[in-house]
Amino acid sequence: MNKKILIVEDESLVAYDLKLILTRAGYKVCGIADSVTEALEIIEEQKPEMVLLDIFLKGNQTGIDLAKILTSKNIAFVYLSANFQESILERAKATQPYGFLVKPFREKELLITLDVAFYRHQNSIESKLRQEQALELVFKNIVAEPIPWKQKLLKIAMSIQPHVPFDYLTTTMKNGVGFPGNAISFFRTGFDEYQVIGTDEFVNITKTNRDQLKQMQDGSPRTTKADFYNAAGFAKIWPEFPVKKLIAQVFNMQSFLGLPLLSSSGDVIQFSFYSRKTDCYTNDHLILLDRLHRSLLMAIEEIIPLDAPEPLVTRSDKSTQGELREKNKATGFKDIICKSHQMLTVLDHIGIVAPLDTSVLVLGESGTGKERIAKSIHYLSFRKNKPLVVVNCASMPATLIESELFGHEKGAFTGAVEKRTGKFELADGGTIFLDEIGEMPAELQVKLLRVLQEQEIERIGGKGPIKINVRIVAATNRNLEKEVEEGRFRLDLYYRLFVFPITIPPLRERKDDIPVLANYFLERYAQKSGKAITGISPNVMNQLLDYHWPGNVRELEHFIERSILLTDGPVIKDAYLPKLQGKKENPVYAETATDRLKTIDEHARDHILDVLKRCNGKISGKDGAASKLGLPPSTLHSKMQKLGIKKWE
Ligand SMILES: Nc1ncnc2c1ncn2[C@@H]1O[C@H](COP(=O)(O)OP(=O)(O)OP(=O)(O)O)[C@@H](O)[C@H]1O
Repeated sequence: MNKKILIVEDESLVAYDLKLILTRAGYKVCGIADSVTEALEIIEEQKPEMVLLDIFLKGNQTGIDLAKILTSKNIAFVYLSANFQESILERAKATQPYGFLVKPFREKELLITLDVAFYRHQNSIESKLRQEQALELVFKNIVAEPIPWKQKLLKIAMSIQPHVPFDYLTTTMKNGVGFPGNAISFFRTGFDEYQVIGTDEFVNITKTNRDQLKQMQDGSPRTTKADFYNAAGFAKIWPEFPVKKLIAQVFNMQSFLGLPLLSSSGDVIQFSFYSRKTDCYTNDHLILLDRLHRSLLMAIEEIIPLDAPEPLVTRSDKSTQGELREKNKATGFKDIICKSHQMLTVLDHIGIVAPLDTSVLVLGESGTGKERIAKSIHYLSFRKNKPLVVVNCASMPATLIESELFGHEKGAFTGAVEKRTGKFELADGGTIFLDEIGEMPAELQVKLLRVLQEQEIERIGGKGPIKINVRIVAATNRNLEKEVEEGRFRLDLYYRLFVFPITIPPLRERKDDIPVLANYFLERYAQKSGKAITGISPNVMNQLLDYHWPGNVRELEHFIERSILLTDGPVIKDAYLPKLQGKKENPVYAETATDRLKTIDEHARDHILDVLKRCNGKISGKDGAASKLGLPPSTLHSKMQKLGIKKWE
């Protein structure tokens, strides 16, 4: 059956031209609209599978407005525009289109973009369906587990985390009875680590009392509809919802998504997701939660004792957290050291994509850990017992890459004295990691596209195609969109690879990772060098936190390795870091993180807590935290007191 396409374009000549090309290529053009209103009428009547969408249209609404409606209806769309100014491009990109076409475009370009858009849409529908089905099954299994209800609730929250991210989640059990007795919260502190916060802990942390809380809660309007608020929009609702304001301020939360579930007995069970990211929540999250609504409600009703208000008040559940910590070690991310919420989100995304077998594109500056991420995708997939083959596209001369990737027959070219098996064949059944994909020569890009489309390769001088079964994980530190724009990277290949992009933030935007990474490298290189160096002084740690790390984790690793060689005592006390030249002026190093920056005290607190944890809470003695930090135990004691660290928290 011919695929149905709607053209939304206010220039009738362009629209007519498009219609001709599309009809010739076998598509069915089910209408031409020049405004959003007209487009909506045609959509209602014709149900197109794809919309070609101009941005500026007749009437008050733009193509971007229509795009949001199309997303909620799950209809794919491709933008057409004469010029993409950066601000418009940003807004258009936020609607997650399946492609962009810049006018004037060639017929071939249009058809390829459409082909890729259909492919991506189909892929995303399938992967969304698979995700939903998998989650429903997970809920059912959790309900059946012989564990206490609080732990089940936490497990449900953790299973939702990769799909609807949160740093803090409150479940309010029963409307009317109000907040203090019936809420339980989970505050994320590590990949699979959550602090369980019951009412007692909540009033302690927020320095309030139960009466005040009840008053705040009772004064807030009831919400009956799922909705989300990001950044300034979130702050705007604070006057009406003082408890949300309290949580936002105390835990530094920037976005909020509320999901009320109406139980069969008429009670409302409210899920409140909070995130430290300023623009965390989107319509996609609402759509997913809407689809999961029934199975989530059924699971919650099964596990929560709704008629028992007071026993729901919980203390931080030591055994639950202990078990979780154990599990954290077994999550498959043991080689990726991180603590920041940005990296925890990256790990969530890996958890989603690893078992799906789609191609993945890992983006990030040099040294951010792209190769590590690629490896964990392989080891968390069902291909883990098959080969992982790593190819660096930048380190090989263009003339050699083809035979390196696809192999050659004996005598295929001068110098081909032996038959050679290419990397793709070596990776059969497993994963190939194409590092620095942005450096791949244009003629090889076409061949790679064929591998992605047909799952087959051809050896140089070979007799015909050979079927292979390889998953591709690619990485680049280049801005691939710019490469496409400037004609160095194929648009069709870009879209095939862009099915699931994972972006790793630079180290300077995730300072919470610096202390944990520094301590990790310290342990590793001290052991390797045979030196008894056990700590980093607070002064050096502050300098590490302040530095902009253009070489990211690799630079930090080398810094620690070098410092170990240069240090005589048990503690690194000098930071041999390059001067921060032009830090302020250079926009590359400008602080781009949208989150509130931590104070030095907060970082010092994290660092001390991290060291205490490694020393199992021991302060004095050779293996104690004081010695690792290069401080006398009494000084550490007073620092801990000043920073409000009671013991090992
Ligand atoms: N989260 C992490 N935990 C532990 N080690 C890390 C982490 N991230 C990076 N590293 C280490 O930092 C170094 C650089 O990482 P990697 O080679 O994966 O970066 P990359 O982004 O692929 O770099 P490039 O773009 O230059 O190829 C490696 O030694 C890696 O082991």
